[in-house]
Amino acid sequence: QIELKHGSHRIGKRTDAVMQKWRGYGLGQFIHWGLYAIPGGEWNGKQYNGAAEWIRSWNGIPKSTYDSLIYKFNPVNFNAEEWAVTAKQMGARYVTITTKHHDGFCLWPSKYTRYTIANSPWKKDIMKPLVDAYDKQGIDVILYFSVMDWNHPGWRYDIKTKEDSIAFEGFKQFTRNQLLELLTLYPTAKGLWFDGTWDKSWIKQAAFADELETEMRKFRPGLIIGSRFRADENGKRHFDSNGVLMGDYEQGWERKIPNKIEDVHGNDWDCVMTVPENQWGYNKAWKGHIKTRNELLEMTAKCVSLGGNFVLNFGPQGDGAIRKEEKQLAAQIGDWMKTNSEAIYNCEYAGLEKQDWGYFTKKTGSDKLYMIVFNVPVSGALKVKLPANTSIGKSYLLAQPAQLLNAEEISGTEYFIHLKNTAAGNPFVVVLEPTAKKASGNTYDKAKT
Ligand SMILES: C[C@@H]1N[C@@H](c2nc3ccccc3[nH]2)[C@H](O)[C@@H]1O
Repeated sequence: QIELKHGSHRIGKRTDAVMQKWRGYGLGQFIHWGLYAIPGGEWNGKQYNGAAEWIRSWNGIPKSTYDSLIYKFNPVNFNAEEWAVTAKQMGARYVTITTKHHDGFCLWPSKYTRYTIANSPWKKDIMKPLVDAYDKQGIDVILYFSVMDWNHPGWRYDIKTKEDSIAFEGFKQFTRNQLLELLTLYPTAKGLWFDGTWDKSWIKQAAFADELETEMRKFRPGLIIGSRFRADENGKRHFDSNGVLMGDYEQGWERKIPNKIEDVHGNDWDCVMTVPENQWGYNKAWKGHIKTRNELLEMTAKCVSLGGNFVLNFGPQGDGAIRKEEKQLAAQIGDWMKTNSEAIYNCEYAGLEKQDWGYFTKKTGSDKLYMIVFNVPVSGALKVKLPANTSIGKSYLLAQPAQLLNAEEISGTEYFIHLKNTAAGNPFVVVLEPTAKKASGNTYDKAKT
């Protein structure tokens, strides 16, 4: 055990109601929107190969030219209500929205910099209508904030000289001011999703960041902050020098999903995922492998089956409209969620052995189990291994609860659920209502192996 002043301040999951609600969200929406949506991954007819929201870092564009995009930001088709309704139809229970990405452009009229929406042709606050529209749909809002800010003169990748440290002191105050400003302007926001915290300059600010996190939590009791915000005094991020998670949930699952329960170390976590391979901001070229509805449903089921939330990214266009491909996906996912969200919302890791046909989830606070089936075996029989002294009381398709399924007991704890017929190509949910097993069977036989 290493003595730490700025490591984790809590062991184990938060148990308060705000975090319990977060834990049960299951499915969320990420929104990446800002000046980068105007070029959309392309400049002077040439495609930028990186992620569209990183185009400023491309040597294909002079930085000042990119920064002048502020004078072009006039999203005439922006409609906060439409975005929130799209998320509602998808079945998202929370949304994480970029207030400021790495380029430093603020979607709110910050008092602490001129590089904000107030000095664009649009002029008006973007965050307020968004927060209000999502609140109205009953979708909780998390504010994404990039600490790294390429526009601010005080930003440094590392602190090497006296000048660096003087400049970065100013940058730290600026960052604190903006964060308290966001919490003041948007009091219904449930949390902050920090990004751009991997550079040495910020990693060296363990004490400052720890104090700032404490100050924000005091300013907004219940505030949810992930593991990506700060490093401990030894530069350890996400997990401190004793291997204890920093913050309220693990934020390391960016475009990747844990494979087994051991990978999440008993913590809360969310996975944030792009529809294309690696594009968060709008990219004109809808290129490479575009994840299908079934792929995204399987990712959602896998995350919930391992105790996490799945957060799917949308990159609205520069004019403020959501692209048709993303609207279609939201509708297709929502269509499935309409029938099956009971297996996703307020569910958790079931603690059962993973089977090839798909994923188990368990309703929090109940024994009810869900089998989210993606791969029906040729036998049509779905294997289930239950804990000892448990048997299957009832099993049925969530979509047809009146039609009981035949659960054949193979051995003391193993069953086959025999499917009648299932529409191929569509993931579906089998509900298991377990009951306590009457004590039977002689233990002597079992000892004979
Ligand atoms: C949630 C995602 N995090 C940002 C990001 N920048 C990275 C630089 C290097 C490696 C991973 C990165 N993720 C992406 O631009 C997006 O905002």
